[in-house]
Amino acid sequence: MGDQLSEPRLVLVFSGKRKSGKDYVTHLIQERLGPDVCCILRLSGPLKQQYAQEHNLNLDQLLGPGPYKEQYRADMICWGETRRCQDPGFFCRLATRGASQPIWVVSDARRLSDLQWFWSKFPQQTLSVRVQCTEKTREQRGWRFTAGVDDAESECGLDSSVEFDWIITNEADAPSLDEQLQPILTLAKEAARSADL
Ligand SMILES: Nc1ncnc2c1ncn2[C@@H]1O[C@H](COP(=O)(O)OP(=O)(O)O)[C@@H](O)[C@H]1O
Ligand SMILES: C[C@@](O)(CCOP(=O)(O)OP(=O)(O)O)CC(=O)O
Repeated sequence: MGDQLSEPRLVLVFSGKRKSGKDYVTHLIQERLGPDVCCILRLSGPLKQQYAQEHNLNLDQLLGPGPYKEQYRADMICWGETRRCQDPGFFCRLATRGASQPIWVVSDARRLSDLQWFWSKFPQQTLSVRVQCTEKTREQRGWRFTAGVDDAESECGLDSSVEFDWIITNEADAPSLDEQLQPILTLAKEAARSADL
């Protein structure tokens, strides 16, 4: 029974390169909608939890935006890939377990199989959102190209296979995030209202 899903009204599945601002943008959405209406689900959450336990690491640090997780990223990718090969929906099921809010924001889809899982479970509700910015901006946020990470499926799996429902440009000289997010927020507020009816 633990895996039983409560049906969301809207599932916004975000993807983007590391340091594009997925966490930043999804937090902003949750702030605008409120935590009772909108939850943030991270596919990397249960992955990091299990990985930290098996390797005796600091989970809080692995979950944070600092350099700690980067030391382990390549190995976590391999570790997670073994699990996903056996069962592509493994982390999606764990990440969504117990989510009860009407709006779900999935902050870190990386592979087509992640999106396909949400499309198949919630075909009416799932919309895809890409967060993008230039490499220069990512570098200013601390990104450095790492072979085995930035050229692997974890970072490139959704580069060309998907037509996203929305693309958000998270750059200083782009329109403000509030402006770009307005259609998404409007839809989410309508979906949340319909859940109240
Ligand atoms: N629009 C923005 N304004 C200010 N800081 C930002 C913005 N977007 C991202 N950042 C910062 O850049 C860093 C990387 O963003 P993050 O959301 O963690 O990226 P990702 O989740 O895609 O790896 C974080 O420290 C975050 O606070
Ligand atoms: C092993 C990972 O789950 C690590 C993901 O960590 P984060 O989701 O924290 O990454 P960014 O936000 O892009 O910096 C990647 C994977 O391939 O599953």
